[in-house]
Amino acid sequence: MEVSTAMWTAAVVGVAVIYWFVWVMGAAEVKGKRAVNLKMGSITRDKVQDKYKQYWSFFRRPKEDIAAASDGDKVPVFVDTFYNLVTDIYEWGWGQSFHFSPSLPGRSHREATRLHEERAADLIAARPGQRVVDVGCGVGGPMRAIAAHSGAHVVGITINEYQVARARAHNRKAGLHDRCEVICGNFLEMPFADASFDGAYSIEATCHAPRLEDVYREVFRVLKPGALYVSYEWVTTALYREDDPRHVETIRGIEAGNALPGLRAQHEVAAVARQVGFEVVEDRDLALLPAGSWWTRLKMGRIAYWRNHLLVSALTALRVAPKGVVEVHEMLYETARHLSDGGETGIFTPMHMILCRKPLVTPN
Ligand SMILES: C=C(CC[C@@H](C)[C@H]1CC[C@H]2C3=CC[C@H]4[C@H](C)[C@@H](O)CC[C@]4(C)[C@H]3CC[C@]12C)C(C)C
Ligand SMILES: C[S@@+](CC[C@H](N)C(=O)[O-])C[C@H]1O[C@@H](n2cnc3c(N)ncnc32)[C@H](O)[C@@H]1O
Repeated sequence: MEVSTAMWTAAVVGVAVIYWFVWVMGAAEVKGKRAVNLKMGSITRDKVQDKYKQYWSFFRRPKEDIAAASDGDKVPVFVDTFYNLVTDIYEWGWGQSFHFSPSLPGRSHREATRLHEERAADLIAARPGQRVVDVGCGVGGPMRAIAAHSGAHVVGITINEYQVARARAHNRKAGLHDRCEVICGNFLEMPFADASFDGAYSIEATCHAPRLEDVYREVFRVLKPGALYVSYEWVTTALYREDDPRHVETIRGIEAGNALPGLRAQHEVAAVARQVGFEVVEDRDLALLPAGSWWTRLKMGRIAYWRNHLLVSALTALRVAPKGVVEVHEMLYETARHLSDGGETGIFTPMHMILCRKPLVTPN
């Protein structure tokens, strides 16, 4: 073969490989978000690295420091920063539903995710004509699945403005914008009238609240008497030992990489629900056997993580992605390791389910 032919062949193969790497493999779970489109929410390009550093120095501290009265109030601000930094990476690498679900033999991740969401709708008996609130709605994956499955009107609330824009765009694209509304706000002080919803759910979101009672009290307030609320909670299980340094390292790693002001223990959840006035209808860990493990999806992705790491590094070097994305991606890689350790050892679950009812008559 002539030298020029060999060079042309190499060039064509090179371009094809890059195309496959960036455009085909670069769009992970769901069409629509590709590595070349990674933005960092509403943070301007030049501020990404600084914002990441501020985030990290806030959340890498022990939970006692974060929970201290003054810093507890700052949590929603840093949670907002966190979602500016991670929302596009989550969509690119995980999809439009920012939560885990038990794996189901013979079913795809996408189906398992949808069934876990529909289960929440069924638990609160959501139906057409009802108005349901999604507390901490992300970019609305669960909201769309629940509106489509139940026929209910869903109003989502998220602290992050960028997620509001993404969720609204997805709702429109899915043709569900007449039944899915999204509002930017703090779920610790919801901009909704008392007794204005027929049902409520939160999927892996209330773990961001410095005090669980504050968000449960708000949900209680906005629900009509007799209405149901279901929440999938991130908690440590009875297997967690505070005197085991490996357990502590895993839980601290989960907290720091997921903007959590401190994980609660499983047994605390029902007590908090009762404290704010709910009747607890059901309280159990959906991750327990015979459920398929939720963390296998994280572990199976090792090669994909490497590919993604190379991709974000290359895009940063080419200045397509802003400086700081590589650090954010590394933080997520680390947190994925801690999350799968937490799942495998059984010391952590992201799906402790609590189903509550607001009593028909609230005692004074
Ligand atoms: C409920 C929360 C988020 C849960 C999950 C949706 C996310 C937790 C960890 C995330 C990820 C970790 C590794 C990333 C990987 C390095 C990257 O290449 C592609 C995206 C990841 C897989 C990313 C996806 C979302 C998570 C699984 C918390 C915040 C309360
Ligand atoms: C892990 S995401 C889960 C999103 C969604 N439930 C899902 O499963 O796709 C957590 C969500 O909670 C929201 N959140 C966290 N703290 C909040 C607060 N104080 N007020 C409103 N939303 C908040 C985040 O903005 C994010 O949308």
